[in-house]
Amino acid sequence: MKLIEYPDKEMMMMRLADILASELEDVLLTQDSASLAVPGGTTPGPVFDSLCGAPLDWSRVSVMLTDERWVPEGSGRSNTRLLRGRLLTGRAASATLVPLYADAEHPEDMLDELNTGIEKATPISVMLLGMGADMHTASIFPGADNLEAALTGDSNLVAMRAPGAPEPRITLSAKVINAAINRHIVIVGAEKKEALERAQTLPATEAPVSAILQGTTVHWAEK
Ligand SMILES: O=C1O[C@H](COP(=O)(O)O)[C@@H](O)[C@H](O)[C@H]1O
Repeated sequence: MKLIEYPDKEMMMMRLADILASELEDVLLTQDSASLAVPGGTTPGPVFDSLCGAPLDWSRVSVMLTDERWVPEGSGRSNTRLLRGRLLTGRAASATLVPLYADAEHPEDMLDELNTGIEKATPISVMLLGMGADMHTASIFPGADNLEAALTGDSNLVAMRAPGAPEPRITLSAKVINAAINRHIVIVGAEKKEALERAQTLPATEAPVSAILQGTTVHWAEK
């Protein structure tokens, strides 16, 4: 793992957007298409605001979430809503969204259908992940019902229910995350930096993020 510390959050978000854009550009120089996976939650919005203006051939880019809360897009908790509003706009509006949500009661009902999109986009060219202070990444939570399957199983997508998550989730597995060609985590604040340090001393069952740290660049700013 490589840690890059930034003097402030604003600078980090802009620099990170440049790094992701340049990695996508490199892939598009040699391949017909590229794929980008991004987190939801409260942290990545400012990265999206910069990245959506990058001068790339976005029509050749597939964009997906690392994980989704099983709520309709009308919900303020929908990561897809964030993605559409702040990343799939401007120049990036011509990118193709690979969905991680479909209208069904349970994520398990749609796993096979949603997996067809993921399969076409893997290995993912560029992946940005978030991390919670509880050391979850994507929606791979400590104490989750399908934690073992997400950490060590062969599926691309796993449905999850966890004590720390108010609704069911769907998440990319550690297998898909670790296969990504370029991998980054973005975190803000002292609490998350301490959690990251702690995660490196714990097994993945207690600190799921530790399963995907090898080869990952972590971008951190205190505030
Ligand atoms: O619920 C989620 O949490 C993590 C971390 O979110 P943050 O609000 O602490 O930045 C996020 O990476 C994940 O995509 C999201 O579904």
